[in-house]
Amino acid sequence: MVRFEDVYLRYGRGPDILQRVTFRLEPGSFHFLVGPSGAGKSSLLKLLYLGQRPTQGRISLFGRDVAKLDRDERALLRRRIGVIFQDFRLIGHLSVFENVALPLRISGEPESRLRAKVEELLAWVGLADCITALPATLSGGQQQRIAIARAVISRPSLIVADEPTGNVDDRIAMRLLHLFVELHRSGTTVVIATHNEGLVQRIDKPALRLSGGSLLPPAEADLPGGSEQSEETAGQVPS
Ligand SMILES: Nc1ncnc2c1ncn2[C@@H]1O[C@H](COP(=O)(O)OP(=O)(O)OP(=O)(O)O)[C@@H](O)[C@H]1O
Repeated sequence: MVRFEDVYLRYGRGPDILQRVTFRLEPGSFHFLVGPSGAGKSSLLKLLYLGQRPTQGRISLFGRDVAKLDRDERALLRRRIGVIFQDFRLIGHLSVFENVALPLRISGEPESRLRAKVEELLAWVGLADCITALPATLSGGQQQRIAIARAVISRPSLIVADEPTGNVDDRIAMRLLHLFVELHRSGTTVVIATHNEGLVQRIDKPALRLSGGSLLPPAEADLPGGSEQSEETAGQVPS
């Protein structure tokens, strides 16, 4: 599904931000990406969702070497990836409904099906009562859930989330994380970057650890089954 081989990244003439990054993610897997602020988590995610090209090394996504893709192929591959940005990137003048509906409008989904899908997903993330609101009138946690709904509405094969629990308290953060666990259970590959180690330890999933732009070898606790905490369930993902 995802393969990084000896990947380096540098912005302009600056120093290497990522060095010798090599890892592999199997289809349907769930990984955290952890590391202190500035370790390079967002930069690695950018490479993953084709928002940036590596300076050196090879990246394969869905079995394709991304360096060999032309513009259209890149765009098609990008559509298979749902991204939740650290700053949400919601469209301020559009309602909650229209923000979430946007990817379906772009792909030409018929209006009747679109409405049903958006309403079902907004109910799943607990925003059924805010459909007509503008994002700015809602809390950080609610805006985060709009961003999650928008990222998953097209049923992407891969979901990439950058600090999706950054602006909420621990209780809401756990609820959000369980939404991702439910998506993963429905077959989606999930990668979540966070510097909140406390949360990572409460969800029994492996972690990729970045330090100073390099991946650390996996610790025992980062392997599947390494943590003994049980998972709550957030309810089944709408199909
Ligand atoms: N567009 C850019 N141009 C130049 N340098 C950048 C750019 N984006 C990030 N950097 C630098 O790359 C390094 C890693 O940043 P990055 O945002 O990837 O880390 P991070 O682990 O996600 O941090 P945080 O947890 O604070 O979001 C930092 O030193 C940052 O200043």
